[in-house]
Amino acid sequence: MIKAGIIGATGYAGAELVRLLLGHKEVEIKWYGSRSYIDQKYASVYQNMFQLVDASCMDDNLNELAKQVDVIFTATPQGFLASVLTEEILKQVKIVDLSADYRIKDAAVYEKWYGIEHKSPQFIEEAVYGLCEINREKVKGARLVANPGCYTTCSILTAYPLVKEGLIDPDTLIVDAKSGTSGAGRGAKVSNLFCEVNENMKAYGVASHRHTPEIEEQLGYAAGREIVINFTPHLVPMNRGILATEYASLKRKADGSLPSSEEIRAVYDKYYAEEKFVRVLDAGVVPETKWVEGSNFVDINFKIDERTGRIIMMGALDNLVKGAAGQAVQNMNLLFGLKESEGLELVPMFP
Ligand SMILES: NC(=O)C1=CN([C@@H]2O[C@H](COP(=O)(O)OP(=O)(O)OC[C@H]3O[C@@H](n4cnc5c(N)ncnc54)[C@H](OP(=O)(O)O)[C@@H]3O)[C@@H](O)[C@H]2O)C=CC1
Ligand SMILES: CC(=O)N[C@@H](CCC(=O)OP(=O)(O)O)C(=O)O
Repeated sequence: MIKAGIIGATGYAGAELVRLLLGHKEVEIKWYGSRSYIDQKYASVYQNMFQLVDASCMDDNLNELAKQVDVIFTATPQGFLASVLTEEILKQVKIVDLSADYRIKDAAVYEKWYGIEHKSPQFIEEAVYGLCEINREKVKGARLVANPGCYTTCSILTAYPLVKEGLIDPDTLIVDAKSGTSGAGRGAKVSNLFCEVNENMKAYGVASHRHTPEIEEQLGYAAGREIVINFTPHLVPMNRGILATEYASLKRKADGSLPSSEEIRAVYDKYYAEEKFVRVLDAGVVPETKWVEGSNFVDINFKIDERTGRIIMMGALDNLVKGAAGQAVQNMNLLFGLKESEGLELVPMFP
């Protein structure tokens, strides 16, 4: 059995990790890390774990935890892992970090967009960006996996094949994304109160959201050059779910015509037909957050707008599963040579 520890087990992403790992037949959870609930029964923090988890919450001492487990998941705020990570820890244990500390390769870019100093930039280079469908082979040999987040996983996977194959002009890309409120975490904030969120919708982080450089970096690798995009997130009154609607100009062929829907579909199939967790939907069917809820699927589709010469790409996922804990388990499976879908064969729930 693989022994796992979770730092930040009392947050939303950590709690989803607990749910998924309890259903994983190769893993036992040894450490439920927390800050505010140390020594309290985990099941008293999350009553859905009543009679399923007997353990009490532990602290967030990574040095001690590294001696006891094979893998550590850090589901903690930005800056936490970077402030405690050492070579000694990485020699003992593999780490899957759900925060953004090691996602961006340029520490100066991280510091600018996150507004915090990066406390251990020496590990950035070796960290592997854990978008399994794209970096699968690199993840297998890693010590430190930077698990991509919800908006970025959805935004990148939705546009990736068309950027990679040069079918769209990536500098024209506009990502308009919506998130359920669990994306903001469990911490008390006025902006997340019921009366603020319910029956409401709003954009936030306009032209300044910290996921912008991450999407630009990853799609830039696919394009083979630096790109600049627009990314606008919105908060919507749902518990879970990300929907990304992405617009870009299609590149015209030598004769001035646009690629056909069949040609675009063939490109998506080239990248995703064999991918268990990416479902390219049938023509005319739009992705909906409801159809992926509780699962590790990303649903994707597209429509060409002949009038404007643009393509509209759409992606939907569950922010806590493929956008966080599910992807983290997928990465762990790769790290330990397990079946990639172990513990993740979750049927979406409905209604
Ligand atoms: N929510 C989501 O949909 C997604 C979240 N993520 C990322 O996962 C991470 C966790 O997010 P989320 O679960 O939403 O956040 P929450 O606010 O719900 O949980 C944060 C967790 O970290 C602990 N914690 C808080 N402050 C500290 C600290 N200074 N040092 C150590 N531990 C601390 C909390 O402990 P306690 O409960 O004891 O206060 C809690 O367990 C973030 O980096 C986020 O960006 C990534 C993808 C999606
Ligand atoms: C609704 C909401 O507030 N969402 C969060 C994204 C949470 C998340 O997934 O953060 P990472 O991808 O960086 O880990 C936000 O916009 O900051």
